[in-house]
Amino acid sequence: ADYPSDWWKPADEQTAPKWEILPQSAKPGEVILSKRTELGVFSNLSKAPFTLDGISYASIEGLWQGMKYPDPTLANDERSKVTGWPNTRAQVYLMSSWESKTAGNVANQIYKDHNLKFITYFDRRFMYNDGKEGSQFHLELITRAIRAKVMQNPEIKALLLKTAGLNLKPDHQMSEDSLPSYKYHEILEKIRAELLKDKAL
Ligand SMILES: Nc1c(N[C@@H]2O[C@H](COP(=O)(O)O)[C@@H](O)[C@H]2O)[nH]c(=O)[nH]c1=O
Repeated sequence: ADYPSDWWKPADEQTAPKWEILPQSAKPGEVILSKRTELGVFSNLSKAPFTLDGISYASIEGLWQGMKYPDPTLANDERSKVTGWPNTRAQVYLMSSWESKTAGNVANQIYKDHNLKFITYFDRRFMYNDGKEGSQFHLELITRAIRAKVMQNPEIKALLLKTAGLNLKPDHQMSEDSLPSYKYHEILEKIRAELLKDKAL
């Protein structure tokens, strides 16, 4: 296949942050979903509006991190008793990029300080890092969200299909035993396979 060479365009290693995996690190048959190239749109952080279950989000990260914030529609949300939230849940839904990541980091600290464990999606309370049913629910939800992002943004869908034949890799350090919901590159490969199967029919 004929892929744009820009997807592998070398970036300066000296000035790159240490968490980053640069485009030139791809092995044969791989491409890095680098925020330095057009493939950065596949990052959870990228601004790519979508609607899921009737709610609009600016990015996957807006949903991911928003689930940590108190939900005013829930009757007994223990998080509502805690002060110090820098934003409302609705505001985080509409964030993207480092703004949403930062909102999540602040929430992580509040969870730690107040020994909070559960996040929520509508009336479902779960621990997304439990490695059990909470993580499974989270994976299914994030997969549905990434699918909605792809299907509702035709240019993103077209770009995903253009990567057919390449293994997708994250642009930040991630351990092999990360929970599957963190492996957005694998979720995207699965969605790409679904799209290619539909096209072949
Ligand atoms: N650390 C990092 C990203 N981490 C993102 O943060 C989310 C998980 O946050 P948490 O719930 O706090 O573990 C998830 O969407 C993951 O992809 N993303 C990036 O592009 N670049 C990074 O360097």
